[in-house]
Amino acid sequence: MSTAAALLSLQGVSRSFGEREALRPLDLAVAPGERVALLGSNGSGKSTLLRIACGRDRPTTGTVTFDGAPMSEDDIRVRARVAVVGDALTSYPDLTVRQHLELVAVAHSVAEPEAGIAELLRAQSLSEHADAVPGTLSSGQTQAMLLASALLRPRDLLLLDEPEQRLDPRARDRLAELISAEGERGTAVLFATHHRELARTCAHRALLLDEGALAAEGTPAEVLATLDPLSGT
Ligand SMILES: Nc1ncnc2c1ncn2[C@@H]1O[C@H](COP(=O)(O)OP(=O)(O)OP(=O)(O)O)[C@@H](O)[C@H]1O
Repeated sequence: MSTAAALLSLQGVSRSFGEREALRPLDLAVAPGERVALLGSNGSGKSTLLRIACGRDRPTTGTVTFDGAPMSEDDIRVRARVAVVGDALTSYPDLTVRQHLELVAVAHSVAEPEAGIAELLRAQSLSEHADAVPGTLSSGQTQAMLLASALLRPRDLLLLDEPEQRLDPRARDRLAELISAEGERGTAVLFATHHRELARTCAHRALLLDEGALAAEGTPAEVLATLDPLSGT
């Protein structure tokens, strides 16, 4: 797609950690409503790319723009419009699931928060755990809470790092529907996944990273066809 129409644009972006080239120079543009899957084996650079894409980390070379302006996590526009489900648990241990969501609703001035929270708790099978603190949740329930937090707030760009992790098959199917619905409501979605079916069913486009380099790009079917069926990716 053309960079001009992109909401998120990475140009010549690379990231090195000392001698290690975690990400080799690549370009990526994601348009509103577009759903893009990042594939690649462990250590191929997916999380590195996502951290750079949300402004949490800076590239060694290249530029990242969000809606035409340099991407920075500290930018109030970015805070208001970019939702991230990453690998870090940003929860407060003493707040219940519901209180976490209430905090998100206040921080983002969510209209009619009670109805939105109730709906997300139901959709994420968390209603029975609304008054539980995160330390008592299973890992899948914790992941569901993180997803609910991202889906409660307004967003034009949604970045997800292996959102399927820890989810059971039913919750994973629900996640696939959620990602598809995000694109339909105009949100640009970039998600890293090890789950081929999630990429196949949800993404318009897929990128395959191999040792930090862009190894393939195309429709999910095209990219998945390049993978060794026996490989772990
Ligand atoms: N802070 C860091 N310091 C040094 N090396 C790092 C750092 N972060 C990532 N790396 C290295 O960069 C490479 C890419 O890591 P990254 O986490 O992006 O991979 P990934 O594709 O997300 O892997 P996984 O599927 O296992 O989550 C790895 O070799 C990793 O060791």
